[in-house]
Amino acid sequence: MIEINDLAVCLGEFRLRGITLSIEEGAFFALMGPTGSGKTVLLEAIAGLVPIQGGSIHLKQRDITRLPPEKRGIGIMYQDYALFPHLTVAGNITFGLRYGARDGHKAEKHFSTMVDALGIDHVLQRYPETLSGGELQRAALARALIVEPRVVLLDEPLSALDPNFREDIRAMLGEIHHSLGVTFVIVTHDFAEALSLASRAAVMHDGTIRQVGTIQDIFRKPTSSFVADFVGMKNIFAATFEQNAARLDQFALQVMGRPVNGGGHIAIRPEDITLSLSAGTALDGNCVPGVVTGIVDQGIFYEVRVSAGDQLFCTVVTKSAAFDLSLAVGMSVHLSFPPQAVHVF
Ligand SMILES: Nc1ncnc2c1ncn2[C@@H]1O[C@H](COP(=O)(O)OP(=O)(O)OP(=O)(O)O)[C@@H](O)[C@H]1O
Repeated sequence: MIEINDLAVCLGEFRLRGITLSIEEGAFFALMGPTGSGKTVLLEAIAGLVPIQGGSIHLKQRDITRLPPEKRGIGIMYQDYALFPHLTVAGNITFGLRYGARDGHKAEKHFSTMVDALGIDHVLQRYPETLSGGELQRAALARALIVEPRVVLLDEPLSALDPNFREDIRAMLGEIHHSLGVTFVIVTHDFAEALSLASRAAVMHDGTIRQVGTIQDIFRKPTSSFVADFVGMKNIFAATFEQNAARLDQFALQVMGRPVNGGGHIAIRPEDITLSLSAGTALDGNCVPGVVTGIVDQGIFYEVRVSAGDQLFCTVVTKSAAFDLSLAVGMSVHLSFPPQAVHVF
């Protein structure tokens, strides 16, 4: 229902370009990417808050590319909530109703339903500076929802919250999305947040979209070394491909597929690699000999670096397994992983 076609935005030195994206009605869609990649600028372009140089945005088949923000039927909630300090919470929430004609009785009813649903009845007459992080967040969400938008844009809505509280508010966001059936587009840095809330996502880099797909595909099947790196696939190596094998400098690995774009990289998640002392007997998998070059304490597990040929692999080992193996730097080990664990692009 949101169709973005070849969108271009130019802000100072920054260029958002070639953005083509389709977001289904009622979806919970995540925009991810490193800092400065253009996630907020894209949200602002959808909301009509930045000038658009080229391309188009359609909402439910209506061309909204040049419409002013208040005519788009879109609510936006910022990272810092951007509530007006001189207005009470009630004043902030109803601020958006000044624009556009609305049935007064219907608007009042909607206001009470939303205030009840978000549990902010007790703070309506207070000013933003007196609110807790969670209350501010809910007040900002109420303000985005008061105009009964068809789309709600959320720019890192949970980042300012205390981590202990974040999960509750995250669950609440999921429930609100479910009960309203409105399309939510969320900008997030947090993979756990994206995985628990959204079903589809786009990964942005340097003003462009690098991959769009289901959250699972983005995490399990990145299509470029950039996205693989971004989603935490640490073992990314250049390779050449021959039949069902990827050849690295000194060994060949069995893989399930071939790169669609003729590319030349593989990636393996550290947690998909089993570290052992002997080569084992697995006939249908990969087994690479190497030497431990580093053991880094990561709290509940160790990150273990293993040099194999010219490559440096990274794997994870539980503390009890490391103890059982008497793992130490300089030790000879074997790394095993199935062909399905080798992602090619
Ligand atoms: N009004 C503006 N004028 C000039 N440059 C801008 C403007 N707004 C944003 N930018 C630049 O555009 C780039 C993208 O910014 P944006 O806020 O979209 O990044 P982001 O992906 O949301 O990053 P973060 O995750 O840090 O919030 C940045 O380099 C930023 O400095």
